[in-house]
Amino acid sequence: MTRLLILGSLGGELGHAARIAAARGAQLTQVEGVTAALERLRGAGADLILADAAHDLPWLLERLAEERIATPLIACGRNADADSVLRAIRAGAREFLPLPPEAELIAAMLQAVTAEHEAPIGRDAVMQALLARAGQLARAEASVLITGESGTGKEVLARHIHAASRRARGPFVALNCAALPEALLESELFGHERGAFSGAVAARKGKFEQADRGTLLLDEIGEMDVRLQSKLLRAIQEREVDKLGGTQPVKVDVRILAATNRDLEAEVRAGRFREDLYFRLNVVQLRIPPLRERAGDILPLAEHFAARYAAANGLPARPLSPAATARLMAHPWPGNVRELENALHRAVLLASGREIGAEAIELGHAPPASVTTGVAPVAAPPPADPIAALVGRRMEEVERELILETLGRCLGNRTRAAEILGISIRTLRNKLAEYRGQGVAVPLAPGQLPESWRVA
Ligand SMILES: Nc1ncnc2c1ncn2[C@@H]1O[C@H](COP(=O)(O)OP(=O)(O)OP(=O)(O)O)[C@@H](O)[C@H]1O
Repeated sequence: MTRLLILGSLGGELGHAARIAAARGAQLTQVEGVTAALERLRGAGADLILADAAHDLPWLLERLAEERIATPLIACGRNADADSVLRAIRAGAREFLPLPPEAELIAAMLQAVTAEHEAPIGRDAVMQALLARAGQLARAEASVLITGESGTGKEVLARHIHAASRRARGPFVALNCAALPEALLESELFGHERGAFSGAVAARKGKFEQADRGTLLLDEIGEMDVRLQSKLLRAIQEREVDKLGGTQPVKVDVRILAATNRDLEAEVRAGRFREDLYFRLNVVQLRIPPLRERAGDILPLAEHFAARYAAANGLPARPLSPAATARLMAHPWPGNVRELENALHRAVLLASGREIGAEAIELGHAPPASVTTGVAPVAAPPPADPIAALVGRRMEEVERELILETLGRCLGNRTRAAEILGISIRTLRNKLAEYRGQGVAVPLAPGQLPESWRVA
């Protein structure tokens, strides 16, 4: 269940947005000021913030960055608030939601944040068997270890297990253990009291406490330092956590799911992973096969992503041409579903005819930096060098792709895309006009076409 934090009311219009979100299954909390919002985020946490742009959002966003609270914030307001919206976006708000809200926009937002109502797609027999097994396991309380190469859908499967479990009404909280250095990871997991270390400006709940009565996914568990592994084992066994700088252990009721793309057994043998923790986590193991071992999933996934990115960019839904289909089927997909998703996202933006043709399917790109974890997976092949992959291509073509990709990721927001690209908005507009002239689909600006909304 998505935990939505609403900041402010905007004369009831945010309340309307909240009701739409609640009808879609989100769990709501409303606060009146930025300080209260910060307190809430330090405590129970949230998955998404919808905030009235009239509040001091830059202040809040600055605190969140300082305290590494990664909850995305969406500024809401009437179009007339252009100045405060721009300020908020510059300060780090993800996007601007024009009010009064549209039900589809809210749905798209919630989905982009959590992908929660989306059951994993799996038509191949291997995947069907895996999903059936996951469904069975979901109702038990046992820990599940999900293994598979990078991008195979480990997090998607974990959410699916949570959604089908008795804890479905409780929170689903995910933590990437590879993303933080050890000391920070410890406070992220177990929380800290004010002043526990320099920079601990206020007390904060850890992910364990945030996931109370729900599910905690420990992603990339194989990257966790051995010392922290002991603390984790204790927390799991005793069902309580010791906050940094705290005096009393705190009771927690959490189901643990762990995911890794490493061979954990080999890590145990090499002395890098505690055997007792491995047995605790690995009560049941679900291995997601790489995409190349479940060819029956390639087309259903491709069609799903083509439809999703067309809708998100306000473009017509187009079928894949037979040649495009053949190209997709022939590719080995070293980056798995994530690579396929990126390829289809690009294809939707580049395709110009009535179908998505083979020429729009560009393969062999490294995944965009924002979706990699920065840690080289052991089981997966090394990622392609992004610069080397460009050699042999025309400058003009690479530039076009970069511009369209950036614009797509900014939900069609020209100002923001131009800022990121380091070009003037006039240059960007001229380029887009040029591309349109070449028959290339260009994402529309969100203000003009609200259905082009998407949270990147
Ligand atoms: N079966 C599926 N159905 C729909 N979408 C999927 C499926 N599997 C993966 N995806 C999509 O592919 C992308 C990668 O999935 P996910 O993040 O779950 O992979 P992962 O194995 O956890 O990757 P990593 O090891 O890099 O963390 C996501 O955008 C996800 O929505």
